[in-house]
Amino acid sequence: CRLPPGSLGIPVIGQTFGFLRAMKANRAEKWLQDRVDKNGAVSKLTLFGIPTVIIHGQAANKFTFTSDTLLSEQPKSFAKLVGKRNLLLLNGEDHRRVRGVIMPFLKPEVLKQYVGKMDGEIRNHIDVYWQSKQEVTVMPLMKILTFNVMSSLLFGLEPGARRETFLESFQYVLEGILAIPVNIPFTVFHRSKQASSRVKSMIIDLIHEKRLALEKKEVLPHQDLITSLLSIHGEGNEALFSEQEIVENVMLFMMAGYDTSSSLLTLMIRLLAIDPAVHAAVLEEQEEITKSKRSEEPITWEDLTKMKYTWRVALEVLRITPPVFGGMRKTLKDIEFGGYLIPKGWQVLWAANMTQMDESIFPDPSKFDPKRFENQASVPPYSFVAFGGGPRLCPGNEFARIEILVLMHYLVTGFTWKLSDKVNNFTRNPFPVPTKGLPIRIQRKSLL
Ligand code: HEM
Repeated sequence: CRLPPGSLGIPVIGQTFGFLRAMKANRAEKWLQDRVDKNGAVSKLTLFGIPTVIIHGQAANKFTFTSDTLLSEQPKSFAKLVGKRNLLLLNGEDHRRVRGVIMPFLKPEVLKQYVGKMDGEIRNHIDVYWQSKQEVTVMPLMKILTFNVMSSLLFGLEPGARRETFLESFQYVLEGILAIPVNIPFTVFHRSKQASSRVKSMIIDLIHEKRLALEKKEVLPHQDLITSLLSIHGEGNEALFSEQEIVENVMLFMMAGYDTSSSLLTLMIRLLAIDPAVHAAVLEEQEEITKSKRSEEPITWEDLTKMKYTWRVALEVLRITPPVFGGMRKTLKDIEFGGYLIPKGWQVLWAANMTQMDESIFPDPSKFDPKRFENQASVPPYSFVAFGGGPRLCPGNEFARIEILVLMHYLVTGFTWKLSDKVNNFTRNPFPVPTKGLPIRIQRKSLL
């Protein structure tokens, strides 16, 4: 087998800056497409210091997500800030074991019980940040909301000063993920590393409190994710998760759910402001639900199952603008794909858009059309990959679905909104960030 076509560019640097510039200008899809047009479906380049092969399409996605010769590859700073014992950095049997323990908590049957709590957090958010306002900036609010919802439901971290301190430190940790991982004073990474130590010690405090509460039988074993992980024991009654593993996975879940969910929520609010037909259809569906309820009665799991159209809109937003642009894997040994050799130690880059905007799979791909998801079975496997696929398929997708649907219910039934700014673009950092964070003018419906 021969190496794929394309140039590796200048050693180490290669095409990294061109790619990052394209991301920032929201042209990364075009940047990749230009390479495909020039070099064909499988090609090589250098990204972030390592020779990389870009592949796309259904077969390529299946290969990326399911081959056990490909390992999860993250920026070096991630392991330095979080550690190496979390789901994202584990592979093979270790990955299966940890995922097998965490997943039951995030399954619909369990999440069902938390819809009421989600409803409470979301109503509270709207009361505090939307109710009496004429203008709000969506992106920062969606981050606050997502953080609060995850803190409360997943980690049992209730509102108060501690939660605020946690959020502040957590944001510094995130800044370090894409920074150069050199720990010298006054650098972004240094500040991030210090914040990471604070976050870790706050999580350890939480673990100790929850362990005590469990021993005193003050909480149920499924109260939240931390309590669940503490409650799980092996056959010899030994704890299956060490304290360090719990800390790292709490950090990972927070990181993995934070920018992704808040960016999807922001993009949905933006879409509903600019597409009146979709807005009308979402509103109709949500008003039906309001009609079936007494006022102040919280949203239930049953209500969520009726929000089919609203969820299709979310899927279509995810198809056209996936919050996770793509990701990297690293080869464990020499492997072959599409007739080409990918040597050991090289990276493989998958990019969601390249398949999700393929007209042979999604005809007229730039058209926003939620009908595409009416019959989910008609969407070919590994062609809609906004949540990834295979053994690493996003474990938080159901959680995200509940947050999105409950929030959309209260926003469309309670408010109307318009974009404040004519400029309506976004950049990628790597998550989509709308211009100025998407300021909108809002009006409370009962006051209309
Ligand atoms: C709209 C929201 C979300 C999107 C678009 C999204 C997208 C993704 C994608 C594409 C992957 C796969 C990455 C890869 O294979 O390289 C992934 C993995 C992951 N997601 Fe999500 N995610 C979302 C929300 C969440 C939430 C709310 C949580 C936590 C509750 C979460 C936790 C995770 C974790 C822990 C992984 C790693 C799984 C593993 O390696 O086994 N995500 N997500």
